[in-house]
Amino acid sequence: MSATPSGPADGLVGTDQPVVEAVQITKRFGSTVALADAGIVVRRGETHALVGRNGAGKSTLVSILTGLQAADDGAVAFDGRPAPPLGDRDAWRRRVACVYQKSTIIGSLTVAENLFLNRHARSRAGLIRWSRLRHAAEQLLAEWSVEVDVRQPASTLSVEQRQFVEIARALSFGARFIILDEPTAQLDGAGISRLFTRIRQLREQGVTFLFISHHLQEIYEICDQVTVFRDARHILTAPVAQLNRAALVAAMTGEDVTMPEAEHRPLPADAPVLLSVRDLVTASGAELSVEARAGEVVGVAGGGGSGKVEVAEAIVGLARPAGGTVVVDGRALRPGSVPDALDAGVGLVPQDRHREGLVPLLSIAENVTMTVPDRIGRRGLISPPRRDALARDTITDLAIKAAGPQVPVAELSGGNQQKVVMGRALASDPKLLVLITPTAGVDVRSKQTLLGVVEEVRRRGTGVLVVSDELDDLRICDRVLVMFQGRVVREMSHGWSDNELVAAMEGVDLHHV
Ligand SMILES: Nc1ncnc2c1ncn2[C@@H]1O[C@H](COP(=O)(O)OP(=O)(O)OP(=O)(O)O)[C@@H](O)[C@H]1O
Repeated sequence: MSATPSGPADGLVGTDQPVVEAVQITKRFGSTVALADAGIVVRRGETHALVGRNGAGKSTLVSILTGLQAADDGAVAFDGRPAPPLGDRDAWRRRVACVYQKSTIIGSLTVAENLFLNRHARSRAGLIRWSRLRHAAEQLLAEWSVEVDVRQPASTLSVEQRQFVEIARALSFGARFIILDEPTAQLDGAGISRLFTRIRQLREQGVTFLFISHHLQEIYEICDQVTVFRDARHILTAPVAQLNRAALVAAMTGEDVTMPEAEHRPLPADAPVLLSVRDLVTASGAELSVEARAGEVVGVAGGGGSGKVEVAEAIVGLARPAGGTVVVDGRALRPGSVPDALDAGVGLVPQDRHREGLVPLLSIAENVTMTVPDRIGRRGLISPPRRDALARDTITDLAIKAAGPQVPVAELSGGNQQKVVMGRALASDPKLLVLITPTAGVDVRSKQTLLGVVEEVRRRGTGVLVVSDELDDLRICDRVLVMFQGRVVREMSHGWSDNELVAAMEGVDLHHV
């Protein structure tokens, strides 16, 4: 194949047919029905949202729309023509691409190599023509206004740049239909606006998007149509403008959902201090001092680059701090040691469940009980019935959608995996719970469950530290420390307004403007 970007698929542009039409799709995994007679129609030029609770079947639909899996039943057509055979990857790539949350870019290769992987221009002797490759990559990125040096290793790209490079790569195969799977999950506010500007530009240039997100306000901002899936079924498709937020949530959940909020609840004067962080300095120079008492929920908020995640990771031992002390219930923690933090009574929900959270091939039961061997057996011998009983409680308490405790975590939807991480954090009855972006990728109803659990453990006297930029997460806090560029710039007590908090996270002081 040549290294020059090819045009749209097989002369398909210009028809009135939907870009994609999936009809009566059914997909089963063993006894789980992931899609039941579900479908979607996406028209040319629209930005179409696909929403639904965790486990509703969105990712399964994406895998069928991109030819990664075959449906058990039903049909997919692109521009009115039946989808290509599964094995013809090139034909699929000319029609559709998905940009996933997890990168499909190879970090050790340059951007140019990633763009034209296996499509290198070669000399007659079969040698790769590096200068041509680079030139083609530069041309491609220039065509779509992506400003990235194609010679840099892909590992040095920011999340935002990586997404743009993946979009350009999809376009270079000829696809004009792109699925974005939770594209804003790892972006800060400014990154999200740049992504939306890019989506609008590409739309003008004839690109159609299917946009998957749990952030409903984004759907109102960037999408024209919305399709809702619930329990493996298609519930509705409607213009976004005709569906208000309450109706959308009701379609997703089948009920009305209100998020928990902290009431004003003064702590008893004798509530012991469970967390005391003094003059903590991270490797990158972010600083924090904070205390949390028994029954208190303290938030640490901040946008991208605020240092909130770094300080949280230094507190729990995921990163080694450059200075300062962390004391949990009177015991000084060994810097940089997660086992020591767990041993001192910390329950942890880390930011990246793929990297630090779960072992995907192990069962829910094994993952939930991983850090509490003493609760499920004696002298190193694990009692499987006890382990399963504990896991069953977790499945019930957190409303995890799974057939039972033996299901491997890899088979759960993203939001349900996050609940397993929370289950594991709670399994040890922690004195202090540290939650880092705990509801990322979690649907509204599951968010309500997860945040509701925090309220319960707080009542039992656990101290909680919530590190997040999500207003829903922060609303359950008694007070919120706001970080900006590595420093705490504000402390907001109960009753803060969304505007005030967002402004503080952006580094704007509303009182002084
Ligand atoms: N490989 C698999 N094996 C077994 N079950 C699976 C597999 N993939 C998905 N499922 C099940 O199919 C159902 C639909 O899952 P899917 O991942 O499509 O949901 P989703 O809407 O994308 O959820 P989320 O928002 O959490 O990512 C879930 O019950 C899930 O557990």
